[in-house]
Amino acid sequence: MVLCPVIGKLQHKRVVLASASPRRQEILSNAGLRFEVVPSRFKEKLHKASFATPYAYAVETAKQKALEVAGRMHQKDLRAPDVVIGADTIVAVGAMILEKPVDKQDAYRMLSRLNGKEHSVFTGVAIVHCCSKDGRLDTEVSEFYEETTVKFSELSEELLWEYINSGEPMDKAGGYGIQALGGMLVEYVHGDFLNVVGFPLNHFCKELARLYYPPRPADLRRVRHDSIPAVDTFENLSDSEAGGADPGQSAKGGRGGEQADGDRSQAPRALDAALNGADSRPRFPTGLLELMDGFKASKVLFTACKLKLFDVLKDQGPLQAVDVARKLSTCAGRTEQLLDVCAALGLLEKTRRGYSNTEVATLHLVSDGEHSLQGVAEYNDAHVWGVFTRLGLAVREGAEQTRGALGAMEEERLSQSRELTLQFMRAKHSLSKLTAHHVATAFDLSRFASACDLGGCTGILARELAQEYPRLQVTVFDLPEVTELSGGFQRGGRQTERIRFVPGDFFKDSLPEADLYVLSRMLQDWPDDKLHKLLSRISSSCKPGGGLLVAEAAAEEEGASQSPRLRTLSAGQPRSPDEHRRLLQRHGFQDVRVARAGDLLCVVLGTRAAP
Ligand SMILES: Cc1cn([C@H]2C[C@H](O)[C@@H](COP(=O)(O)OP(=O)(O)OP(=O)(O)O)O2)c(=O)[nH]c1=O
Repeated sequence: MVLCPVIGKLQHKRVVLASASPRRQEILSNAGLRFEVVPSRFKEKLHKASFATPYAYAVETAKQKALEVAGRMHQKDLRAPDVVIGADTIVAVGAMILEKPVDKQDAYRMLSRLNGKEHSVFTGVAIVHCCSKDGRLDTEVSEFYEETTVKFSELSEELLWEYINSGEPMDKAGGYGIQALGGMLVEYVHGDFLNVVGFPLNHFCKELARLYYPPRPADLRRVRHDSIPAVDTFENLSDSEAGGADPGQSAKGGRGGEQADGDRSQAPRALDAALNGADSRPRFPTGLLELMDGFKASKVLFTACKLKLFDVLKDQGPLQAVDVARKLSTCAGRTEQLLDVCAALGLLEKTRRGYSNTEVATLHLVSDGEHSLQGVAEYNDAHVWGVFTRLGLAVREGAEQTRGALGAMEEERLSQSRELTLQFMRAKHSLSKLTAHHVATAFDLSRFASACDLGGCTGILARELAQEYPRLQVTVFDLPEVTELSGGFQRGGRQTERIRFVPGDFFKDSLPEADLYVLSRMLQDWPDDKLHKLLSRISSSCKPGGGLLVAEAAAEEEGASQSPRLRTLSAGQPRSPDEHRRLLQRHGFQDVRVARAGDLLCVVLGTRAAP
């Protein structure tokens, strides 16, 4: 998203909005900013006459609001937030400043002044960067303002009073709310609409860009445009432009709106590049760096799952970090860090009331949830992590071990402990739950009386098939150590009567008889020799007219939204529909049809031709 790099700069910081204004909260959270709300207790009583301009008053009030919150939070927690944002909106008619009306008469006086005329709405904004040094609060303030011109129509007394009696004017500067009923009073607006509503989002983003991506000296020499970057150029800005600059440093001395305007002559690289044509420097490799750091995010997720963090928050959240630490018997400081990273990864929500699960965590990371993926996290942490740490060795020493995680998992589990087999089964069980219905319903399979799910593990797909096709008898064929443990995953229910588990190895033992053979997420994990061996065994067991149903990861060119990370779990590249068709045809299946199943899978059905 275009704004992400700028708003994202605040993602790993503790950001506080020092405002009770619901409009400001909405504007900022709609922009994707994560923040806590701590309304300021600063009384808006600065001496207006001592300010040269109305906007200087708004900027100073915004600054005092933010500093009050930073100071109070620092005193209370002995730790200030990283960034505090304060804002103040005023209406100005000439030199006269109108704030929120104190009563209806006051609202009437204000609205009468605005009636039929143009006025200015100023919002002053202060971004305060905080840090604690030797127990003392250190702040660096960056401030700016935005002006919007609004013109009211000629309004009758009756209409004014009707509006005042609606109650809307009371908590709004100038006594009106342009975003609601007050919009009917307005003839035109010049400038940023959101500025009138209480927060100049566009200018805020530009200010963040200025703070976090200051122009490099080389850029300053190439300056040729009197502007700061438009919002849509943020996409091209990157950390490389930050040049290691500390946002605080660039904010030092508290740049005022006018001072910030002065900086506008320093066009940053993105704009400069756009103006001057091609830039010889390479784009900043954000994706690559994310890839390099990806393992950290995975490990955070695994650790949170292992600690049962999401379970605790599900039952007792929202909770403050100290309470989470107490419940998990963990170190409070480190727990808070873990919670903050989880919040930054979108797994948790952080508010004043504490941390709570986001929707995705509630759905997939709570251990007893219907769609829980805890099993996958657990298995990846306990096993796949280890497999991948040996990847270098595997690549150097043998092709077999480089078949990708699932292949390696499959292989290793054969020789591993019962606990590992259980972990593997839990992982496969939860993944199959997500896809089983799609696989079972991708084609009408009602012509088959019996089916055999090869490597069917806990029988999730078998269950779905039995549920979907009331006549179908289903066999789950899997290794003895798997079928032995599969009982623990059964939920009972009528369709289980039509499901049986048969132990065996599909590479060695004869396959159970069936009209339809099913291979779900199997083929991609095997090297070619084993894949063809398996398909040829199925082909020999399948009667003419019988079927083979294959479900595999979908290939990207079919428009799959599958993430590269998921694909790397498999050995090979996903096959295209044509490749699937050829593969099944090669093993004696005809009328091969291909369908998409959900976001992840492609399902293929072939009919065994007469030999
Ligand atoms: C002109 C105008 C103002 N307003 C609002 C924005 C602000 O919330 C309010 C101006 O008062 P402010 O003092 O800027 O803000 P506030 O009191 O709501 O919150 P806090 O002091 O805690 O930050 O008026 C509208 O919602 N619509 C409008 O059209």
